Amino acid sequence: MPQPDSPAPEFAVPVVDISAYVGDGTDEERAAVAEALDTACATVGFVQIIGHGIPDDIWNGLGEASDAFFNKTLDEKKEYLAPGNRGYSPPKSESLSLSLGVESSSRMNDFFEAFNVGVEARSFPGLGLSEDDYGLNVWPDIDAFRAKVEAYYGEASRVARTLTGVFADALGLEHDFFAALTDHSIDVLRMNNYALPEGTVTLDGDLTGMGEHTDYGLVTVLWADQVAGLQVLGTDGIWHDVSPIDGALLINLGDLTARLTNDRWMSTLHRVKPPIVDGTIKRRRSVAFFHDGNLDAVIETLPSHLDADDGLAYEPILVRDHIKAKLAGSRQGKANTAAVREAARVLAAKG
Ligand SMILES: O=C(O)CCC(=O)C(=O)O
Ligand SMILES: [Fe+2]
Repeated sequence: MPQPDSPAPEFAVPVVDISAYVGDGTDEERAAVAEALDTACATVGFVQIIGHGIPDDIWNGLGEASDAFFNKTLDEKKEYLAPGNRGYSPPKSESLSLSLGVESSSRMNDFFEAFNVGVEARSFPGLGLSEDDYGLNVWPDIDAFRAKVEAYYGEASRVARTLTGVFADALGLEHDFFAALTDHSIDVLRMNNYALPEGTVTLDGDLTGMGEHTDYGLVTVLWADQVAGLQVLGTDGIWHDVSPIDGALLINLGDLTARLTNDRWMSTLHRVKPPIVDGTIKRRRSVAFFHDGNLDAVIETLPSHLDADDGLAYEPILVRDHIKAKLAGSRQGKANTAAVREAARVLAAKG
């Protein structure tokens, strides 16, 4: 008799409560958090974080700031174009899949628009940092926008640093292992808006909110609407829809953490493909806080994670060189030929 197909294992993004680290948890409680995070990082690479301690008014204020900016006209938003990874990035100015060296079939750029703020060189007098790398922020002339975004930025930065402390514990490192790699981390907060102006766009099957990519740095803290669109590539080679539970932040690991752990922890591929209903999409917002490390830090595989024969899967790399190769792909249309492992995963994915 034919056996019924065994059901595919359910794909789920694990939920981890980090309140033991945010507050004063016991050693035992913290060890349980580190263990849960280790499992999630090794099996999915995306985690839903609750117990992060971000106050509701700051959480909601971010959404209000995003709405106030993106509701402006395109011409008004274009007043905030700025060099480097700062200010307004209009729709179709980036193609994320080229950061992996994969060309999208339509060669159409991603339709998300974004507003970026980040760490400025002038915040670190004496380090000789360049404004090419740590650019100056621009702030829209919107009541309380800056205060709301800065308040959330501070919280996201705190959560990212709490998480690297948990990572260090989970990886058997000194608790402050990441401090030396991140004291002038090139952190960026990117507010994303996925919307199509009515009637002005010809929809085709390849329209992409944000092309498939892995994030570049150590860890990304993602505030996201529950509106459909985000998809994560599972180890089953299938793109899965992901939406956070109420109040949860999504976090995902970037390439540098995968390199540290020789890929035991996953820098998971993801993309944004909002469903097209009645010829348009439901507007969706997300805000990614990228914690990428100091530009002059060297990331090398941890001794505890070398292959049995001490073979290096990855050569040590300067954060600067890694980010440069990735940005050349997404911003200048130059395929990143170094991302061999990630590109192979994209091409093998179904759908
Ligand atoms: O919009 C999302 O949910 C994902 C955004 C993202 O992947 C990114 O900004 O890198
Ligand atoms: Fe991303």
